[in-house]
Amino acid sequence: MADPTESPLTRIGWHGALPPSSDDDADDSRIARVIAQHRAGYELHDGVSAFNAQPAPRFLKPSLDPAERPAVGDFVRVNRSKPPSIEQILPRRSVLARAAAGERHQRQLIATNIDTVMVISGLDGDFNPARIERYLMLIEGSGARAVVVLTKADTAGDADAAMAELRGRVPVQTAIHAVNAKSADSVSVLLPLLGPGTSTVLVGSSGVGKSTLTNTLLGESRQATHAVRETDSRGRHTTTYRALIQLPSGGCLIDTPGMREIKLTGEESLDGSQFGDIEELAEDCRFGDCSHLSEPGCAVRTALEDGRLDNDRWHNYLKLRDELAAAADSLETQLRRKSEARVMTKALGRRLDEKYGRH
Ligand SMILES: Nc1nc2c(ncn2[C@@H]2O[C@H](COP(=O)(O)OP(=O)(O)OP(=O)(O)O)[C@@H](O)[C@H]2O)c(=O)[nH]1
Ligand SMILES: [Zn+2]
Repeated sequence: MADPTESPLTRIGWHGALPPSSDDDADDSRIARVIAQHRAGYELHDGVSAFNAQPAPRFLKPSLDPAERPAVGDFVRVNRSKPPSIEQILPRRSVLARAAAGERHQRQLIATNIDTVMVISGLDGDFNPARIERYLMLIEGSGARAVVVLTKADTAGDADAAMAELRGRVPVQTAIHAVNAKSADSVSVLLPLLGPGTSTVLVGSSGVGKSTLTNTLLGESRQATHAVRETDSRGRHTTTYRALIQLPSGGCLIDTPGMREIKLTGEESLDGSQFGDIEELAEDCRFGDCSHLSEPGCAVRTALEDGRLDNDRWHNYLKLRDELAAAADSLETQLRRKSEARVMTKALGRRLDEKYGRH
């Protein structure tokens, strides 16, 4: 149970010292966390209750980088006007982002101030190490820690083999846990990550057990802390959208629909990623621009031939590299278009200045 003496903010994932209150009128503002974003505004939680708020007008300027707008997970300063207005975004300790869907290339924030992202994958037919690697790549550099949770360990044929395969592909510091998401005993290995003041996001395809794991973590207090699942008229369990779920272990889960589809932004680097060793290997190729296809003295081909480099892993690397190149291309096009637009605006401004004098 959460310690009753702890600050309500701790219960919504705040940790560390409280920031000094705003300069003007300290009594007139308070801190809350963005738990959902709707078309009509934001839903906030102050550790005691949820309420709706509007962003201050400056957040609505079309020219503002979307990353500078309030996002799910943000701690914000809110004034007490009616309706309350978000005045300031407090510094973010982590930022999860992905390429925005659609043609215009922009980074879209998925969630901020997340400590741990649990990448969930079933040890059954869904088991897909390449997908896990892509999630890890998205998380890398976000400031959040990634942990792999393999569910359905109780029904899987060969959990050990799957674990071993994955172990060989992900960075050594990434913890991998195989669990039965239905068993409180089994998922207790995750509790040290879910203590007071922590924020965790669960990601993974449909059916891997995110809701099951959430319910097991909620345990007895499920009813008191809002059931995550409700039974619909046909007696089936359906997932009800809850943006911030407070756990008995003191931490909270942030449930955001945005994490399901993965798209790379083009800003990721393969250096130092889980493919860092391949990048290092390529540095030993005789030619700096080696395509690793047929050049003599290719360190990558040598490693593939003598088995030091796994063939599947190599193909995953190539796939990821292509995707990254495509994303980087579209990012560059986007940036170029933007700077051309700026140059044109400037030129137009100059022409107007010449015609009508400076204004
Ligand atoms: N035996 C066993 N079954 C599991 C485990 N985890 C999940 N399941 C079952 O797998 C099915 C799908 O689990 P869910 O928790 O609904 O999956 P989800 O990730 O929340 O799926 P979405 O809500 O569609 O995103 C359910 O029937 C669960 O009971 C596990 O560790 N062991
Ligand atoms: Zn080469």
